[in-house]
Amino acid sequence: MSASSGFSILLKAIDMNVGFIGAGNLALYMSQGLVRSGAIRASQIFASSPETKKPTVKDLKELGVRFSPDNKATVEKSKLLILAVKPKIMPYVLDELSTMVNKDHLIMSFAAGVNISSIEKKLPPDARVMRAMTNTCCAVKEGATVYASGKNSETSDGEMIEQIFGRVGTVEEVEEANIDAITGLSGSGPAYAFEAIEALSDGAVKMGLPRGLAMRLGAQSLIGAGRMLLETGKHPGELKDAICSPEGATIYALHHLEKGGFRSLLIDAVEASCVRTRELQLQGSEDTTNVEAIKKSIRDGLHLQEILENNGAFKK
Ligand SMILES: NC(=O)C1=CN([C@@H]2O[C@H](COP(=O)(O)OP(=O)(O)OC[C@H]3O[C@@H](n4cnc5c(N)ncnc54)[C@H](O)[C@@H]3O)[C@@H](O)[C@H]2O)C=CC1
Ligand SMILES: O=C(O)[C@@H]1CCC=N1
Repeated sequence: MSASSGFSILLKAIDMNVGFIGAGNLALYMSQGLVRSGAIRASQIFASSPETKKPTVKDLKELGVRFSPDNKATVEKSKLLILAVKPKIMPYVLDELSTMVNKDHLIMSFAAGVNISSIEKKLPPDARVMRAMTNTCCAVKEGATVYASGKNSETSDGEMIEQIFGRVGTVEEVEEANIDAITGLSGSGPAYAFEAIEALSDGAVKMGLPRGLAMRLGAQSLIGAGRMLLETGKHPGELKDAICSPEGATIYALHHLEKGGFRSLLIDAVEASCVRTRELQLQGSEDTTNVEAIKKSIRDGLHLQEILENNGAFKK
């Protein structure tokens, strides 16, 4: 499902209150996308965090989001509860929420690495839980959201999630086992792209372009390449070949990228983010026993859930 059809502006706002537990960057950028796309009115969005002085709180308030330092206020007002706190905070937030949520709430966690079963174990048995990953590009309706369903979530919950997040980018259901790798790819992905644009424009500035022009053209090149890949369905190698004129400029540049290990670096980056995501699950699980051995197992490719369950961890 995609927000890029150009028709989303004509769609009506979704009549449902959405609450963010955690009022940081994710809550802010997602709220901006939801409000600016017309998906949800700002007055229907609630957010809470104990840190009230952060710039993101100020920006959320300016957007019209209803902020409270008390999570209880967000829980009471919202039907969809989005968990947007750091993974290591999750055990404490879930302990707090367990006394407040009921089966009318849909609880959607975006916390990197924190798996569905560890969330469900801390909440009432009938809690409807989903785990998701997205990125900050939701703010400009170009987010990439995926979700996996918990044991009590219903088909209509998935439909509702697709309706909401389809207004701020693409959204699809995936196997939960894929979400750590997706975090390394599209959760972290915009950060790789921002670094690339900055570095490309450094090169252009070195060659004499003004910075603003360099950044605009660098950014548009990435947007255009992504759009072309999606719309043509062609392999990236084929699209790349069409730019490389024989003896021309581009193939000389690509040779430099190959020598510098460009593709290998990107593969390493996605892997590093994925492995780190699995380590973050450790922070979100309250399990502090044998941390170094567990980290080594994660690097060796085992999923933390399996390791901890084999050790009898995650028992409430
Ligand atoms: N920033 C991003 O691009 C993305 C972040 N995520 C996930 O979203 C979560 C939040 O990330 P960010 O927004 O980047 O972090 P952040 O540090 O900007 O925001 C975290 C917020 O949680 C609040 N908080 C701390 N303790 C709390 C408590 N007990 N109750 C309620 N709020 C509490 C903090 O005050 C802060 O407002 C993380 O788990 C991250 O993995 C997922 C996808 C993308
Ligand atoms: O850096 C992080 O941990 C989060 C998850 C994906 C993007 N930001």
